[in-house]
Amino acid sequence: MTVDAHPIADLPNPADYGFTVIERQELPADLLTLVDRVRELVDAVAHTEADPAELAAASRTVSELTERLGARRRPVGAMTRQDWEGGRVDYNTLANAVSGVTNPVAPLRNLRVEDGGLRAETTLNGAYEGPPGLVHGGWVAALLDQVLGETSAVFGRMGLTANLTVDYRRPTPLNTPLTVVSRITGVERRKVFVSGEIRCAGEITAEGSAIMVRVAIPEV
Ligand SMILES: CCCCCCCCCC(=O)SCCNC(=O)CCNC(=O)[C@H](O)C(C)(C)COP(=O)(O)OP(=O)(O)OC[C@H]1O[C@@H](n2cnc3c(N)ncnc32)[C@H](O)[C@@H]1OP(=O)(O)O
Repeated sequence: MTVDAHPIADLPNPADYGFTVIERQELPADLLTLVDRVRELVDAVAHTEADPAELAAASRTVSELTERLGARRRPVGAMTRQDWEGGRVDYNTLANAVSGVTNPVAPLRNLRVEDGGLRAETTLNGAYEGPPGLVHGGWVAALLDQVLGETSAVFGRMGLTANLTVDYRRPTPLNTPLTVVSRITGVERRKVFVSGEIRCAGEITAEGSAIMVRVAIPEV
């Protein structure tokens, strides 16, 4: 198998195509802290038994916050550069639903290069519930889709998911540490074949494989 890992000099910078690119160090630490607090808030709201007066007060507070924070918005599609071990570089949207650093619902935070692929640990709270106490299957697929896509981007070339297959081997529990890993298994013309799995306490709960098709960056 040959993976044509691209040298940094060849990597297109989305800024050259009209995308907003924000350096990680420009993101205020307070924003990243707020992201964590809001993720906890979503879980708290999903499960609260607070009385109606408290709920009404919370709604007013949240509405006020939404107005304040929404007054200055980044454009949809804003990206940030990711620097990976070994000098590899790629770009991801800040608000990516699964791994965007500023998106409170994004549960994949600490992807890193390991054993020739990517690896991350995560724990999904009650906001990701499907069956009682278990992670929703759509979120299981989303975790795999993202890690497979990022693996293609980091080791092959950025592409879109053309095909994703998920085998759900065991229930994936909420509020329990999970490990997500992935690797490239082949490259054929524009197609990058990737596979990965989610493990809980060492056991595979879901396996995924995907074909990512490399695409040119469209100008915006
Ligand atoms: C750095 C940031 C990290 C980014 C990570 C992103 C992770 C998130 C991943 C996503 O969520 S992506 C969003 C979901 N996916 C999409 O919206 C893709 C929608 N589909 C398309 O845009 C097009 O169908 C696609 C770009 C995938 C392919 O269209 P093209 O017209 O460019 O390709 P073409 O039809 O010429 O096929 C190119 C090759 O791919 C193959 N192919 C295309 N669709 C396929 C398919 N569905 N299954 C298997 N193979 C497929 C096709 O057979 C061919 O193989 P060969 O080279 O062997 O001839």
